Amino acid sequence: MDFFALLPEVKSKYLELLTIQYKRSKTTGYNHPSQNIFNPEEVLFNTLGFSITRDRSSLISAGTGVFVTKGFVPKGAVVSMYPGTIYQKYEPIFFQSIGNPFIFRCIDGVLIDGNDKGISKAVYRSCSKRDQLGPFQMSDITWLTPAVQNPLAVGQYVNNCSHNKAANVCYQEFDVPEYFPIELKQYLPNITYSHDMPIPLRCVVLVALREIKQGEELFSNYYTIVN
Ligand SMILES: C[S@@+](CC[C@H](N)C(=O)[O-])C[C@H]1O[C@@H](n2cnc3c(N)ncnc32)[C@H](O)[C@@H]1O
Repeated sequence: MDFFALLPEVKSKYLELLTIQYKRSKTTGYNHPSQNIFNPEEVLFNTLGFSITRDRSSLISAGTGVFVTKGFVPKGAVVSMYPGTIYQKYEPIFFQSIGNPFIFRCIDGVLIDGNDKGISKAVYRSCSKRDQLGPFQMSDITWLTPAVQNPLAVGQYVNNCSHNKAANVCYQEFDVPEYFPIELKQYLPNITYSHDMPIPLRCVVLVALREIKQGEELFSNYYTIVN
């Protein structure tokens, strides 16, 4: 709603959404316009037909993993996103990398630090604030908090496949195109470390290799190289 007040041309794209919100506020008797009445998990399930969450891994001593909690994921669907700060291969990451198992290396050497604790968390927050345009968030920081806006942003918790747990997801890297809608940037869980040079934002999503049923844990292959 904040976006709509400041960018009326964006509002015209979402008239249907506004009508639904208006109808729901009438039935619930609550009509504060900026109140988010859509629960992100509900939106995910209603839109994509599944929801995911973090829980104790089915592998002994693998810590936390990511599970399909409701519905099923069809083959080829985007099932998760890898959140974090994006470092070009020449940018310093030494201190952030110490004891950090959440660093994803893209094929071209770009790194994503998906650690939601310590110095990594502070760096992500700092870069997000730096890039904010007035009230407009250019990235999602809620994956660092208990109240998430984008429930897909847990891909850094997906565990590696093993002998009896084959990979059911793979990584897909891409650069966000320049024409990506500004009002949706608040849901992208990635931010560039440095903004000296105008470079596209790198994102990594996890794609289902087969249908994944309710209750199944997601497993990727940490060492896959795609030529
Ligand atoms: C990117 S993190 C994944 C999230 C992690 N499970 C956690 O709880 O924070 C990678 C770490 O998870 C653990 N891990 C991932 N796959 C595993 C597996 N197949 N078996 C045992 N540990 C695993 C290892 O400790 C690895 O360094």
